[in-house]
Amino acid sequence: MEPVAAPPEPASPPPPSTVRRNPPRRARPPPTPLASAKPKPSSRSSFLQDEAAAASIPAPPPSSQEERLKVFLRIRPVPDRDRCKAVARPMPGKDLRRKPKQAAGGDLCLVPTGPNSVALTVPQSKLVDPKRGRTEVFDGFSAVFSPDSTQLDIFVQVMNPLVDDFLGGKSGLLVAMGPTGSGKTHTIFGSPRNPGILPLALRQIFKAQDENKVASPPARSFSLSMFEILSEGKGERILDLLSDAAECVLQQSSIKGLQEVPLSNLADAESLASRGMLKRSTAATNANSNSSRSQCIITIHGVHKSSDADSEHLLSNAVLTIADLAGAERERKTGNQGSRLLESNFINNTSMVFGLCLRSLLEHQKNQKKPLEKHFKNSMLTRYLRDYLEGRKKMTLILNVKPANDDYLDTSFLLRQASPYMKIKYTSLDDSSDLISQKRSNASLICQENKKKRKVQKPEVLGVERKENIETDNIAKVSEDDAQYKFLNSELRRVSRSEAIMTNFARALWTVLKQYKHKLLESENAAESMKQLIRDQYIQIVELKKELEVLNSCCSCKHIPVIEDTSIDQDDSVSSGQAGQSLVSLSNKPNLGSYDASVDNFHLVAEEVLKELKSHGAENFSAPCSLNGESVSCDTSSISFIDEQEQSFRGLKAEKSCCADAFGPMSHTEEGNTKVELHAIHKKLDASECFTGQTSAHAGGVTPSSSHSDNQSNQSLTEHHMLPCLKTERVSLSPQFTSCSKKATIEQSEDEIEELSKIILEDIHHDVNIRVKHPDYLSSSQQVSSDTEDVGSSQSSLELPGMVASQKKLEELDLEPERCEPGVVNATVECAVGHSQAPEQMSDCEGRVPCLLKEITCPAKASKAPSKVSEAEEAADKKKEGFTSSPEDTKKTRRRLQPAAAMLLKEFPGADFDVDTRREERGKSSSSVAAGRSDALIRVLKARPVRRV
Ligand SMILES: Nc1ncnc2c1ncn2[C@@H]1O[C@H](COP(=O)(O)OP(=O)(O)OP(=O)(O)O)[C@@H](O)[C@H]1O
Repeated sequence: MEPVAAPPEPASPPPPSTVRRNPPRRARPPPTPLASAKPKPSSRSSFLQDEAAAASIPAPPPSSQEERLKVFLRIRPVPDRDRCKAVARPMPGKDLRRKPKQAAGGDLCLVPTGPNSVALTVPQSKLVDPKRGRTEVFDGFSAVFSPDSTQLDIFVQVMNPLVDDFLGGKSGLLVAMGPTGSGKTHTIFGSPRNPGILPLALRQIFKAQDENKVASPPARSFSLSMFEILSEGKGERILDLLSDAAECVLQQSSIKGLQEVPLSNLADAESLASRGMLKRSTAATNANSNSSRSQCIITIHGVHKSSDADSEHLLSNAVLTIADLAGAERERKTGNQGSRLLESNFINNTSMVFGLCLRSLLEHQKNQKKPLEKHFKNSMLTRYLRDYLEGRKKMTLILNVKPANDDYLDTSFLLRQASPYMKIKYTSLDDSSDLISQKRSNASLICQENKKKRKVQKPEVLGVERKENIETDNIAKVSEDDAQYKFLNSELRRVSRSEAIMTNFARALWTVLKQYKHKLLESENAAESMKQLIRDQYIQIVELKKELEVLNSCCSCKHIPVIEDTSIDQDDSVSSGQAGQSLVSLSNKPNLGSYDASVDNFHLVAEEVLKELKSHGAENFSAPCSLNGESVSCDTSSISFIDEQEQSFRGLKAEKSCCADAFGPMSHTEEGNTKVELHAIHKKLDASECFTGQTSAHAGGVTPSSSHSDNQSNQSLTEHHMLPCLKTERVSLSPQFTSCSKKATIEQSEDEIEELSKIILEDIHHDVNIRVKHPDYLSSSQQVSSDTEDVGSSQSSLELPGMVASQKKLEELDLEPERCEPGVVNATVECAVGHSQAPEQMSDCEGRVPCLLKEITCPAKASKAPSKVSEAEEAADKKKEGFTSSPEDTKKTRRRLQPAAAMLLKEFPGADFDVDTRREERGKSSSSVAAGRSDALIRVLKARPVRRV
């Protein structure tokens, strides 16, 4: 096709040079005439031939195999008044005689350049850049109808193919598009003088039907329906134009309530169409005095009355649809206000949605990956025409445009919008699309019926007639709401499921945390209890360490008893306590494992003794003594008495150790007594196993003192028994014993211990007897002791065993050895005898030296003892003078000792008598009290069970 150029008019000036923004489009081949494309009944062909000949239009070109969307362009002729206006406005410098033509041609922005193309020229008034091209050619239309085209020309080329398809059983759609006042309604309906496409189609249909009647019985019938879709600002409505029913309901692609008027003849059909057109909503605007305010749709249903059921079925679904769309309006041009403006919005929106649907179809056909957008949902028109807009049915477009410059924008917009639609192809036309559409429509009807039951109705407000329309609108809304409701429901279920999962997870986690917390608390409690246990154990360990340190200190103290024990005059309690502790420590030495038991038993004994002592008053126990940590009362008066005696002896014989020698046997005797008493105590304690062995060992320690050495016996006694008072007295009187006692052995058998104990007791009894029989025993003893004064105190002490032998000799010779403490021995024995107790029970007299000293202070025996001693001494001296032929030194000794012994004997009773009478009373009371305490102690020892470790 050649480029479109300005109409060659020699008289007119050359057209302005235009720059073509778009390349020239090749015109499509001329359309195949409808008659040649599809063989139709002869009646139809004759009708077209007649009409074509009458209209002098060429026959439509045959359709190609690749069918495309047909787009026709009809250019409306410029109205005469506009032409007059153009003539009335003379252009400066222009020839007025040419003005009409020039005005007509110059005021036109759109001119056909060919059968299928048009040239759109930008008006001078709207040209921004004069240098740029202002003419735009649109090619590819199915046909371009010039303003001079008639209605028949339009029908032949546009509508006749659709009618042929319809009569052949295929549905078709013709849509007239264009701005307001472009001649759409004129093209569709026409006028009585100049009928449009619809009347011509009816004529064609009825003409064919008439021809069929002649040839054969009528095999098909037709029905006509008309409705409009309009909007009054509250939504779209469907109005049936062929009946009095106000509104219809759009159900998918079908309209419920739409009356289909059967077409019996052409006259009735044309009359019906005319009435329907008259009922269409129209209004006057500045652009069109009779402007359509709604989308008008005319449907012609053809029913094939054939005996063949299949054929009837197919024909029954063939629909020929003609849509007269309301033209797009510009507010500035139409000047619409109020309801008109709302109608304009509705019209423009519907036109836009329609165009979007076709655009989407085109894009989808260009690129299958792009989804076919469902813009059809946005308006009733597009919903109704869904099958056409999705390419399943054939559709034809006829664009009505106004060529005037004032309509340039509307024309330009329409051409730019609709020209691409020519590329839409119909490659997959489905003949069964009607069946599918029908099924979908039926399903939709059922669905809508169900939804109606749930819809809220307002019969009080709305009338019965309007209620159905409202329900129809609500059905569409409900369907959309249902989809949204389903989506929200699914989302809600998903969220609820997620929430339930998270809740369960949180609960499980919480439970686990609680369990861990509980375990942690238990662990903390266990750790705390373990700490407490460790703390207690640590305390016990510390206590044990302290006791061990005490024991160690006591063990170390036993080697220095001289220093400590000599302090008896200063602090008797300390020395006694230390001695007691030493006793405990030494008693535990052989077997440290039995330490606790022995200590406990000893403590028990000490406690009982303490109680007994306290219960009998403290007057006799003025000085407290410490015994293994326990305070025990000791008769310090007796100790002080001994001290006084010792001092008096030392004062009289300070230069000699006779005092020590004299007191050594005395202390030995006292220790012997004490041993007996302690032995009795330990026998009482023998109830305890652990203490028995030790006690026996202690007793064993005494035995060698008699059998081997007095020093050893003293050491054994003092170190193993460690009776405080006895020890202190031994130390104070003869400290040499301690130095010699280190060599003593402590391991003795029990048998030996018993034997030695018996020997000791026999010695005591024997001494007593000798004492009674030989009053001069003391002097002889002093003499024996004085024989060894030169050797030293230690040697004199070592000679003590010899004293026993000398005593025995004296017994054989009916003589008594000299003893320093006849009164003590005598008193002690008498104390034991006086109480009618065994020697073991003599310990009941406190078993301590004070007790012995108390016995010494016994007035009756004390007064008797000195006289007996002096007499025995004198008798012994006499016998010795006459009997012994001892050397001179012996005499010297005797001479030296005799005054001392005499003085001692003199001093002893004197001292004894000098003692305050209270001491005598104390001695009596203490002996009686001691007897009582002894009984109590025995009872306690018997009653109390022995604790074992
Ligand atoms: N081809 C034509 N020949 C003669 N007159 C025409 C032609 N087309 C339109 N007209 C006239 O133009 C006027 C407007 O036409 P019409 O109403 O058909 O426009 P329209 O596109 O339908 O407008 P609207 O969209 O507003 O309904 C009418 O009076 C009509 O007679």
